[in-house]
Amino acid sequence: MISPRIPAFVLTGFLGAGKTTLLNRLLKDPALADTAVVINEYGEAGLDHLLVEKSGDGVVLLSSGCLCCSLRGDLLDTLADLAARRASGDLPPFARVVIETTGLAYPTPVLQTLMAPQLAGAGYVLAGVIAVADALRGEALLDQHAEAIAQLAVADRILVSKTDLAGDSAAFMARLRALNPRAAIGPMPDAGAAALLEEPDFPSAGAAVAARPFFSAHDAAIASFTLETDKVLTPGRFVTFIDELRERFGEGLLRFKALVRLADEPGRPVVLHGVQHWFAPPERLDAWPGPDRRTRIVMIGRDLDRRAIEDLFAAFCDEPRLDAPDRAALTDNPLAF
Ligand SMILES: Nc1nc2c(ncn2[C@@H]2O[C@H](COP(=O)(O)OP(=O)(O)OP(=O)(O)O)[C@@H](O)[C@H]2O)c(=O)[nH]1
Repeated sequence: MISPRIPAFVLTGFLGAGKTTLLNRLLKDPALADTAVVINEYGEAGLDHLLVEKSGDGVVLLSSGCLCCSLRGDLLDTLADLAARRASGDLPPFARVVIETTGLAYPTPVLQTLMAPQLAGAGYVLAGVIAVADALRGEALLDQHAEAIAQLAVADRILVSKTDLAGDSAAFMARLRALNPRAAIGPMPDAGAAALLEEPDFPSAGAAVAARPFFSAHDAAIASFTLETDKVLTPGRFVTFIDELRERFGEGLLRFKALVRLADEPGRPVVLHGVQHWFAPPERLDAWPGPDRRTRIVMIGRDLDRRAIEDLFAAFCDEPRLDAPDRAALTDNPLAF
């Protein structure tokens, strides 16, 4: 039977960083032969799909626009169509999909599109964001292009390209690490690329977030942190927390990813993805992915008030801080927000 679940990976990175190069290496790996690809290219005549050395069904080009601006509906329709053709047997039962964005795309709208109920209903789940970082253009690129920073900040994996051309990349690597302490950062793979399209582990509770020794004024507004608790929340309480979170902090929320232990079925955690005010329908796993059964919530945002979000979460977990209002005070007082 065909799995109803279709893990979707977003491949991002600035213009010329090496996305297509990586995609070709991925698709050459026999373990990834059953991968569908959606390529978005900016410009009238798309070329990238010609450069992807895999042809036939399952490679779709969206050209003449950018996914993050004009083509969101096209991406939605394309993915829905791929899933329908997979289900009907018109396409081979691909095991995953990779969406290569244009180099200029902000990643948030692409992630939001993936979270649309129609795509969740078709089986898609956001499995990971992979960003290629260009060591040759290095820090100058990050200083000049906010899109490049946003792409790297939301990634689960960062692959550093052109280190062979760049010389000493230590400062660039440190900048990447400071910009996104959660991501697995490594070189572009030559072979054995299949592991890149395995779904990344959720960070275990208490995982140390690296100190931020270097960051420029440009990056400083983007920060990532993790909330965690061993309290078990009721579904209703958790939903109210999410509602408060998106109401108050949605604007700056570049990415939200949670593995949650809920009271109704504590043995089956819920995975929830969000971007700004949009949240995907939650996915219930059959079991915990590892021994750590604490609720963990990763947030990446621009100008997020970390302290206020921690207070809000603590209030919903009934762990009010001494200097913060408790949940009753937050929800009973209509003037609180
Ligand atoms: N020397 C070297 N060249 C690389 C590396 N990665 C990519 N390139 C080259 O950089 C150029 C751009 O790579 P692409 O893979 O087309 O980059 P892209 O991110 O898909 O580019 P856009 O589609 O324009 O956004 C190509 O000529 C690649 O061969 C690397 O690690 N080392």
